[in-house]
Amino acid sequence: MRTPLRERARNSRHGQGTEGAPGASAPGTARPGDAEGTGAVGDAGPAVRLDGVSKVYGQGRKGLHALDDVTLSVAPGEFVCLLGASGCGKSTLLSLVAGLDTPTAGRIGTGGRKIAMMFQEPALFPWLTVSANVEMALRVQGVASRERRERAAALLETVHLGGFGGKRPHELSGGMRQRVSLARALAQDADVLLMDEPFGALDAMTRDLLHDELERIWRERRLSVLFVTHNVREAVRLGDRVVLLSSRPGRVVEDFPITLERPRRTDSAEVAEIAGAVTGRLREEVMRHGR
Ligand SMILES: Nc1ncnc2c1ncn2[C@@H]1O[C@H](COP(=O)(O)OP(=O)(O)OP(=O)(O)O)[C@@H](O)[C@H]1O
Repeated sequence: MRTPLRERARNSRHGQGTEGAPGASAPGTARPGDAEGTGAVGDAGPAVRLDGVSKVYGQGRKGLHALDDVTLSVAPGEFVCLLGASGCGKSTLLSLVAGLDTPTAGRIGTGGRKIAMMFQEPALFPWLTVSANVEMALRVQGVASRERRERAAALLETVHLGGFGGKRPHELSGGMRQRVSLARALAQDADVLLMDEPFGALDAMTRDLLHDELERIWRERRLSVLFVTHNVREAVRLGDRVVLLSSRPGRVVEDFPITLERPRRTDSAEVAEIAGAVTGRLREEVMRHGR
């Protein structure tokens, strides 16, 4: 299964996601991992790099090995999807890259790039308006109030929520709330977007629309994206690459380049064919570990 997929990927026309570098990196955003990572702010290296990263929760015999010797990189402007069985360490990997936790071994570097994270739950403040939720991300950066309002309005336009700034989160649909969450992530002016099953709770139609939105924004802003999902078709629909992790402890077992022309359709025969091959490999991996 693997060789034909790779062959096919080489022969098909290139997507445009790997072209170009992201915008200027913001200064003053160095994270602990950067000290040992890719070097100067905004350097030409990978946007995200993990070298031999392992993570053990707890200590001694009771220690739980979540990740084992993971080496992975995301190029500037690249969209990488991460797939793997439940509990294989995908969220752990994102939280390490975000600097929310530290690896037990190995190195993580982002070249000082600014990072934003998005989760399955939009986690909006219910008592604040949509606009104020987005402005919150600007407030913590010290942006003055008038500029905050203007930038929040522009970001809401970007995610096609112009005119909804005065609503409260409970007045919005799930898809709209995730758009607000995306606007809030974009307000952080990040170069790297880490996304942990952001559309996992949405219906297929809404997810489809948000795929289109995300793809447009990713291209316009030249973001580097590391996107965790359980949905193989979603991964193939969005990714320049689909990286498959083994069952716990998570290791990289396969890295599928996806070079189908964009925009892609989740329900297209091409996406289905590649998703079938990826699913086969994922199934092998899950069966090998009996879960
Ligand atoms: N803070 C923590 N302390 C102890 N164990 C943890 C912690 N966070 C995660 N784990 C464990 O590490 C393993 C990997 O968890 P993680 O959430 O990273 O997996 P995942 O691949 O994202 O799972 P899923 O696909 O189900 O969301 C799991 O066994 C989990 O129980």
